[in-house]
Amino acid sequence: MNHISKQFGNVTANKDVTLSIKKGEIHALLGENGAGKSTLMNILYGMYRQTEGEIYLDGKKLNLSSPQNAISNGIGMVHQHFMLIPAQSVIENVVLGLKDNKTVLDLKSAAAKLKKLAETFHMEINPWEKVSNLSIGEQQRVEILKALFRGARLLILDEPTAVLTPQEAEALFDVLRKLKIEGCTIIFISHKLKEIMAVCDACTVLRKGETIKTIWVKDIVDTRELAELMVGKTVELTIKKEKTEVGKPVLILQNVSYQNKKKVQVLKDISFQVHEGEILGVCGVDGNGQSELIHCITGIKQASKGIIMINGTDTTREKSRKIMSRGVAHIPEDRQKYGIVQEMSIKENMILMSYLHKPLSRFGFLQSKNIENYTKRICDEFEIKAQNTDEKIMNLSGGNQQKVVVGRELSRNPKLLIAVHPDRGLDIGAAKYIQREIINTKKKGGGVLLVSSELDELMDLTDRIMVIYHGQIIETVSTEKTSLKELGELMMGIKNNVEEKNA
Ligand SMILES: Nc1ncnc2c1ncn2[C@@H]1O[C@H](COP(=O)(O)OP(=O)(O)OP(=O)(O)O)[C@@H](O)[C@H]1O
Repeated sequence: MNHISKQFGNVTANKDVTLSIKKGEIHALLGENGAGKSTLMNILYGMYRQTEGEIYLDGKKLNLSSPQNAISNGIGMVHQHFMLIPAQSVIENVVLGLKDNKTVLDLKSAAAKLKKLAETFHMEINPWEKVSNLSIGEQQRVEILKALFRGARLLILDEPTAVLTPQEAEALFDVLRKLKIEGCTIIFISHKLKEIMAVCDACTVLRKGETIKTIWVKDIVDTRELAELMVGKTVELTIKKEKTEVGKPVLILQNVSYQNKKKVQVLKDISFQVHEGEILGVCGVDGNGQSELIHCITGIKQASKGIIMINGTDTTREKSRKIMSRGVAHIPEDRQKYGIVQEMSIKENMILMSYLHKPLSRFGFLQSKNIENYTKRICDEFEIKAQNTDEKIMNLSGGNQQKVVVGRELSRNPKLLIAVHPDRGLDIGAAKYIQREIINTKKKGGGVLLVSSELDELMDLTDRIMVIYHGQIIETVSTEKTSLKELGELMMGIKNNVEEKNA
């Protein structure tokens, strides 16, 4: 990509960017939130047209007018925000728009082909499952398979591991290495510096829309060097965990079970407490009931059995808004679905939970000046990069959208914070900032329930860690006394012989 520039109105997303990638290379794109990585890749995928510059693939100049055009040139892309149709099955989504679709679709043989492809890359997927029934991790897998199914030779992955468990991420890296051996080229956007070091050959760093440097990964000394290249200054990567006084319980679950629409018992007899001044972690392989557990606590779903108490009140049958008004903040797993309203402005999104309260509203009238000041303060504090507070949230980069959700929720000084993958999609500087803010919530006397697939993060932040496996809490360990190895074994159901007990 030669001298690429892209303007969105007054915003310069890319400025004279040059990116050169060799065939068979796994090449990382790194940069702070809003640095212009997704825009550059959307240009390469034909979704946006560059304002200036040229693109060459195998020496041939490309004039990309649409994603179809890019796909026919062997370019595939997996986006941060999935592009799947929820009401359709996996296989319907995969074949959608393919040129060789006959009048009558031969879904059966396409499904068999997909299954084989999935097995080759160790990805478990049921081609006939409806996409709306899939977890985020599974939807991500469908997206990757969809691109591979279309014969992508140059595969662009926009933060592919943000939604994967560490085990799934490892499996994905094996896939990428296999693809590389077969001559595929991969562009890999990631904020996870360790991953870049583990899987990529080279790394191009973008800052404020411009190329800063391309380096060979083997020449990088450590992750700190990468972080500093990205931000342009020293980044504080250490987190200080502080001991706090543990108070009364803010969240109590007693024998909570949940049965889904298909009558599957997804949560079984769950009991635990989160106290003031404590961070309780939840770890487990994705799809073991974490989402349903959080949905039951936050009122998105209703528990089939058991009692949920928040700050001494029985909230088992309460609706989300009521629960949130009880001093509960929620950073959801799926911000697109439960965190933001895409069509609304930053300002409107920022006050979604508090527009009825003083000083944002008085005598039933919104106080626009106060709302503006409130939003600006949070944007400054969380370094949300936007033109102004009236900008539609859908125009922000993924990481900046996440910062809006996190900033909004943490600014409500919650008594109970429920945080699910809070730093997903955030650059390392922002992630560390938010981790410190979560510790601050506990220091101020709040209780935190933290769901994360990053074991390092759980070890850094929590006081205790609860392991969920097949919808049950199989063990709760003190963070001080556990190890990554023990957690890994518990997550897989190896320790405690959970499999045998269940049998
Ligand atoms: N459709 C759009 N309209 C207006 N501005 C946009 C649009 N898409 C992106 N931008 C702006 O362009 C800049 C670069 O955004 P981009 O999504 O490329 O960043 P990024 O490096 O991928 O960030 P992240 O790590 O948070 O995903 C941001 O300031 C963003 O607000």
